[in-house]
Amino acid sequence: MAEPTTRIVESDVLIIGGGMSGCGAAIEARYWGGDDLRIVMVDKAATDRSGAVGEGLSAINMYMGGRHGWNQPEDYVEYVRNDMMGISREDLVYDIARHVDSSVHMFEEWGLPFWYDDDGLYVREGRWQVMIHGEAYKPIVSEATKKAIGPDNHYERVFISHLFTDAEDSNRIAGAVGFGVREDVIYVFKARSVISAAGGATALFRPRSVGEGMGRTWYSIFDTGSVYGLVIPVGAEMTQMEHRFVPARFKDSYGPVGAWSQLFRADLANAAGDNYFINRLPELKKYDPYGSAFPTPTPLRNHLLWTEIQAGNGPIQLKTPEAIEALAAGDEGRKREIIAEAWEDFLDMTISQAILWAAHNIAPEERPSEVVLAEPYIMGSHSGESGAWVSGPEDVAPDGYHWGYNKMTTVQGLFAAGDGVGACPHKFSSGSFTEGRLAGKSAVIYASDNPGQPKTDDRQIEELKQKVWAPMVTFEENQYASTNPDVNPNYLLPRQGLYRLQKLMDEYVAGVSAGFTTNEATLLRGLELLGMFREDLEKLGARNRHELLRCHELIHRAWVGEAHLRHMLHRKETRWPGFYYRSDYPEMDESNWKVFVNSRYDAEKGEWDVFTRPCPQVF
Ligand SMILES: Cc1cc2nc3c(=O)[nH]c(=O)nc-3n(C[C@H](O)[C@H](O)[C@H](O)COP(=O)(O)OP(=O)(O)OC[C@H]3O[C@@H](n4cnc5c(N)ncnc54)[C@H](O)[C@@H]3O)c2cc1C
Repeated sequence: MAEPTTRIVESDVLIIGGGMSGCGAAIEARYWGGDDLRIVMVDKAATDRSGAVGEGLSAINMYMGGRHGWNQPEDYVEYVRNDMMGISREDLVYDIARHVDSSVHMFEEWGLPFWYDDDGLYVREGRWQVMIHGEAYKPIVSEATKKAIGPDNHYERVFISHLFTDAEDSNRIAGAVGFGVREDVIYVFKARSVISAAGGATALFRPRSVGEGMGRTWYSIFDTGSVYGLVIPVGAEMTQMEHRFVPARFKDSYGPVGAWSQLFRADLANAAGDNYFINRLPELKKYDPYGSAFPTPTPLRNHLLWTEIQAGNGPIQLKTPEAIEALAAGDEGRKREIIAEAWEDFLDMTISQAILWAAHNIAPEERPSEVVLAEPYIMGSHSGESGAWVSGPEDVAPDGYHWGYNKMTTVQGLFAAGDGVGACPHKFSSGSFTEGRLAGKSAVIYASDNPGQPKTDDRQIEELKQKVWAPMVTFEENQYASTNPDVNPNYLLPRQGLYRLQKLMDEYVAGVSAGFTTNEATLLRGLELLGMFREDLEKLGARNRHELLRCHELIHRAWVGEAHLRHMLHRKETRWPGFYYRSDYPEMDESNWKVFVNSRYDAEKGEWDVFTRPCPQVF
């Protein structure tokens, strides 16, 4: 085993994650910080193709169209409030909505190709979405970011595993530790302010795609829970970690259904060809005011789909041939265009869907496609709202929800953006980039207001460095205790650990095989098993740096899993049927539980505190 060398990097603002929010943060921080501050951005992969936009997208999902009078930011707040069934930080949502259009116009300036109609306006997929030819969306955003911060401040293929705090103030951030995934180097990044922008959590639950389909997933494979696994251990308050997103997607390839349902207006039907959604709509009355609202909130749409499958009326299929016929209205040229657009939707965004269509002999104009509920994902930028509890903007934050710097967590100098910010969902790519910009500006202000470098504790950093490399050492020391390195009494390989965590989350924490259902006794048993699992994580072994990366991703996922479970245990209601059901509290309880569930981990005591905070309506 090679001994790693240590590289120390001094910075003023450190951005962890070079995805949409990280790029937004870097560009804005550089703009406001100028040459006076050193802005450093670190990604565990290659920024050009990393993160949830790495494989491209076919639409920008958050755009107000303010210059055309299409929507106002307040309209967006109302939309998000309804989709989250009452619970969102309206100040945070509004803050992004009032700035997001400028980000979208920046993408256009940088060369992102949009779809235009005959009047030269963006083609709208739905009320908030505009269509793009987005295969190269991420390289375009990445190029602008790299230009802004310069090559010396851009670290790729460096995985950040831990944050560290000021030697004299454990509630002030001081930097981060990580390692090179392609070189034997441990990095120590010292910083006055840090922005956590490392994406949501994929593959926490046993996926539907197992065996030959292993690795196929809806949300980004780059997003392995770091955005939570980094900030929880240093004591950042978290919010809505019980929330999750269960996407209804094309079966087995996770192809998104947005363009099909909104642009092409395709309907879902059960095995008999009936529109179960319309037939079952009256069942949603009991979730009023959300059940009768338009559009129907995402979890309630899922709930109807799930109920229909449970009733034995599946498979549920998206009627693509009928949608194409209706749109083409007998015009063969238009029909060919629509078919090309349908393929492009996936070739721009989820190539595996196009491959699956080809492999299954599906021409969307001839055969419908099956839709199912995928496994849960923990995230804060799409239709999920898990993340850190951050300060709101001074002018609109409710009393007590602004503490000095917009987007700062409860740890001084530690900011969050994108999937990392809780209770502020439906940001998508453009909103995440915008939230990153807002966090970048605030982090610069914080760094300027606090010019002295935080004090670092060499012993703390030494301990972290040992933790980073520990799986390599464990393997090195124990590898000859068995003849087959896959089976060893003294260590656990990361893949084995991942299977164990996914099984636990699936069975005890309302995954697919548990019918998205759990109760207190099941969660408590899950917590017990998770405690044992976390003890065993001390024995992770890595045969090489790639497995070392997988080990630390797994450790971050375990933090996310525990936070998710503890929050679910705390919320005694079923607020989002279709995302998960508490069989012991099967109803939505608007009078007691229209509140945020928050938590804080105390590292010194090794204890969690889970509590609620009020959820005021601001607009
Ligand atoms: C299939 C799919 C379809 C989508 N469809 C749309 C759509 O049509 N329209 C739309 O607007 N949005 C869409 N989105 C959502 C959008 O992509 C996300 O909301 C957005 O990218 C989130 O931004 P983020 O910065 O939080 O995370 P990401 O953009 O995912 O970035 C996270 C970054 O952090 C890095 N990272 C992770 N861990 C570490 C670590 N420990 N150390 C260093 N770096 C780390 C990753 O490599 C990655 O670059 C879609 C997403 C997916 C996956």
